[in-house]
Amino acid sequence: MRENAGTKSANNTACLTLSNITIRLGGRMLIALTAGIAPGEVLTIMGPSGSGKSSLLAFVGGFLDPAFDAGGRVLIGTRDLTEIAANQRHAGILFQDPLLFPHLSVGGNIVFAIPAAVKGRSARRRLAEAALDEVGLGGFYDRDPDTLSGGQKARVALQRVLVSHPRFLLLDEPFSKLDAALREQTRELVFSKARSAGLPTILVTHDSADAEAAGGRVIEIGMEEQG
Ligand SMILES: Nc1ncnc2c1ncn2[C@@H]1O[C@H](COP(=O)(O)OP(=O)(O)OP(=O)(O)O)[C@@H](O)[C@H]1O
Repeated sequence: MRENAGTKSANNTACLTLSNITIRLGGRMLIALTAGIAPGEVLTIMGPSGSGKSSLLAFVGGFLDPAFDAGGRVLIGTRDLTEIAANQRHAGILFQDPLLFPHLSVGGNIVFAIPAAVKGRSARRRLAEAALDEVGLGGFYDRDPDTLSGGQKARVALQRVLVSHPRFLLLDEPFSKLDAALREQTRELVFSKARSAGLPTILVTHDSADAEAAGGRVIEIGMEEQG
């Protein structure tokens, strides 16, 4: 396996700052949070179903549904992202489902995410092949994503995010569909990549083993605290 082939983000020394974030739904306060997340740090958010964890990630990523009433600021370094469109925030997002494009090959999924500044088909292909190789999927470039196992899909989704050179990661239960052994392996891979790329990361999970493996602070949000 090659090391950091095309997926190591440059200049990721910026903190992600969540300043006085509030998210209300129908007048009810779901989230009230201030936190700073250092490069390579994973902040874990836990809480019961419906407590607003995914809504928090959506606010940070810039895609919160307007049905919510949200306030506060999101900064990466000194850059205020709050009014910036989702596709300009450079967030790397992983969901429960890897959401690979079924009409593209495995390699095509990765090439899709490589910044346009990388010119030339063969250069883009080489980067994608290297990114696959890096996670033990050398030779999978032309495969149909539907033929991959859950763990393999999760690794493709991770590399697709990393080749885009995100400034921070938002992880919404990305391990929850994997069986125990695979879950452990995949989360170690994700956290080690986040650390080595210096990416501030927010993890939403129901699983305390995920939180422990993340090794950072854990914030519990709960419906009982809201009024
Ligand atoms: N687009 C929307 N419009 C209105 N209400 C919504 C919308 N999306 C989510 N909600 C509601 O907002 C609340 C918070 O939802 P959210 O998905 O953020 O919770 P969660 O903590 O991530 O839950 P889970 O752990 O089940 O994923 C829930 O009551 C949900 O029904």
